[in-house]
Amino acid sequence: MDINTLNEPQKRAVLQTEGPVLILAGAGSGKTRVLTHRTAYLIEEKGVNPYHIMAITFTNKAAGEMRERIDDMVGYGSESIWVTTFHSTCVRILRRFIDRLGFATNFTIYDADDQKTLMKDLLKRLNIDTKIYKEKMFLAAISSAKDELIGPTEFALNAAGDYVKEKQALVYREYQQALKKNNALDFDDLIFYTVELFKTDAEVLDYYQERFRYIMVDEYQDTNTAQFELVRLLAGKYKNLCVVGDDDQSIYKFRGANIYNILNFEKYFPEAVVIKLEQNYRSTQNILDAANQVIANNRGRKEKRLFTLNGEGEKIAFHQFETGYDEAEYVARDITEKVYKQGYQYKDCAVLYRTNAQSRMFEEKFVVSNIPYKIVGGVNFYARKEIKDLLCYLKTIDNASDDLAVRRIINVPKRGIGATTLNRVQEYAIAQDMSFYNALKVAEDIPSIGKASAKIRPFVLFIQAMRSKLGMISLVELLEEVIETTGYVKELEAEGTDEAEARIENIDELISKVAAYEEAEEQPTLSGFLEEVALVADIDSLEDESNYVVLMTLHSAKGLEFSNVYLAGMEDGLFPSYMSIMSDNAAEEIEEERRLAYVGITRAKENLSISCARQRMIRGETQYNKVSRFVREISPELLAGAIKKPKIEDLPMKKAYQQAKEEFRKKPFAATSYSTPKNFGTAQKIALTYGVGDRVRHMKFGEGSVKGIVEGGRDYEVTVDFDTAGVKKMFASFAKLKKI
Ligand SMILES: Nc1ncnc2c1ncn2[C@@H]1O[C@H](COP(=O)(O)OP(=O)(O)OP(=O)(O)O)[C@@H](O)[C@H]1O
Ligand SMILES: [Mg+2]
Repeated sequence: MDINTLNEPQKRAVLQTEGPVLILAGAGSGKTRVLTHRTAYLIEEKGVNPYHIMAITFTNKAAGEMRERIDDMVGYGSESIWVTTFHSTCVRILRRFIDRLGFATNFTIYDADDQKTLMKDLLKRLNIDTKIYKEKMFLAAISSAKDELIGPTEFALNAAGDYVKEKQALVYREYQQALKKNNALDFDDLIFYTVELFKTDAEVLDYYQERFRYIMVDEYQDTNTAQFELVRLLAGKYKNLCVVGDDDQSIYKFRGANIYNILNFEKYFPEAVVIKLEQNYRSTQNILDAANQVIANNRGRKEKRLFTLNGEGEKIAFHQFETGYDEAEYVARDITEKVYKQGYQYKDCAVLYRTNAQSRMFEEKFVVSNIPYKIVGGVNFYARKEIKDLLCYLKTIDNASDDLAVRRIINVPKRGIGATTLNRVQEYAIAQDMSFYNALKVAEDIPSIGKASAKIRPFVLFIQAMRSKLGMISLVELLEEVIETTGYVKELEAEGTDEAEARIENIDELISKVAAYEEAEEQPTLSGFLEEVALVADIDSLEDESNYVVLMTLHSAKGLEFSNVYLAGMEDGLFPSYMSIMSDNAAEEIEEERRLAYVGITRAKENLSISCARQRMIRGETQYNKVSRFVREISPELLAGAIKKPKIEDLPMKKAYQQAKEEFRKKPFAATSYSTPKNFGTAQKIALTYGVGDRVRHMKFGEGSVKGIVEGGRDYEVTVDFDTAGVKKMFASFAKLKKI
């Protein structure tokens, strides 16, 4: 490692190996780089055993990149450094010691889908009306409680006297019990239980404190209370803790990230050395200026100065399009030009957007333009039906204590086992306090199911047979045998549709993934593979060696950098979202969105393109949006392309009117059959019978509350927060809202 590749404050941060260190600095200033160099320095210059070092970061992708950089620098012994995410750190610890908390160490990890299924079942069992109390609401409440390290008992104490909270407390308790019965943990549990383990078992804590004498945390601004507590406990003995972060990039408040962790750091560790980095090495001056101008609109932030020696660079391209399709077309063309005329590669380009749904249009245009691309997020590979089915087979073979997994596949492919039979098995399992799978095993003894047990028997025998082969055959062979015996692929082949074909390809991909796992691991096990899969965050679908454009949400882009960045859908209502604009604490929510904009802008090294559309279909509704306030916060000198007011001819109602006139002129004699186009007639402003705050009913969307009314020239624009359909903005004369 050459320390002279670092600037002065970076050097100081690397050399300060002992005691707590807080590095607070803006985007692209080399925070992550400091951490990798520090690791190399500890080993090479300080003679620290790699075994005693741990580096924690936020996404698997970031951990992978960090691992690579460390491997390059350190060489021998680097594999014993723990370079991981919070979640995988906890999985590793819990796999070893969770039996001390009464779980079996081969626990299953539930993803969001599993959680939902479990919650649905639970609410049904508790007779809770999901029309009034949504499962999402319970899951969110439970998740935030866990982030704050509040367990079911404490939650119940705090809830006393509050009807909804008391209900949540009941559900929380039952939910935890159901998880425990299935020997399963959800993602938040991973952190929660590790902290609990450390707090209740001095021996385990001491073991890990001794092991991890040097701890580093990247993206510290996004840690929540539970994660902070985890780090604080781990570093409690040696106090060699170095955290790096940027308060302007804190974008996970909705997941409980706690900005006070930065402020509290100095409180918990009063001896902490604080280091600031001020030189940005990533972006051009124009990009940096734009980022700074935007973030300057947030109040109560720590003012930071960032400079760059990278030169002014290109201006920021700005384009406002008519529709999302036009926008996608432009991005496709521009990328093609960058690749064919300017010598960039596809992987130098990234399209960033606020919501996953925006990816579809880009995908369509990229397919026709022959642009290789990869969508990060959206339908995660592991969330696809066929992959989940096969994984549930593997889970059942590995650990049939997961009822959800067993129930998912008991009839897939169809075995002619009826719903009534399954319900009876379930009832029996509950009555006997056994797992669903164990109940299947003794199906013959369940009096109410009669002959149906004959259909269950082969399934149980099959699982037992596969189990007995564990360790004898490779995992690939195991998976292939599952596919063969169940006839899963055969059934798809028989279907013969394109969709079935795509599913078979995905299954092939799963087999490759199992093979890759077996190759990489010294001691591959089925549990090990399932554990790895459970932790794959969306971002992991990125493979570095391939050359493709990356499409992802702004949240997933944190910590990454690209030569060319396209920020798409920069419209008020989309980004910042209506949810934030309409929220009760809009000021705060919009500040969080603005930090997200800052993250987006600062991903760009050389070229930044910002675009938006005047009209956009969102969940089947056309919305007419203004240019995002975040774009308007950038001074016009930095932008190539002006922000124009839309011309009146371009307005949708005017267009519709003209179209109607046109049609009328063409078919003068068909006038009787002429029907008014949808957007026609807005010139007549109707008198409103409702006001902000009123409850209203819409024919399609049902009931909701009026959140805002804006008087336009021709019509009122009404924003309604529908109980089920979410927030919609609509013209009063079309919406025909009725006050209720
Ligand atoms: N002293 C330096 N000399 C040369 N290049 C540097 C130096 N410091 C950082 N860089 C480069 O600048 C870029 C940004 O660095 P890095 O990703 O570490 O920044 P960061 O502060 O972690 O950014 P973010 O806040 O976005 O996570 C990287 O390409 C890195 O290699
Ligand atoms: Mg970083």
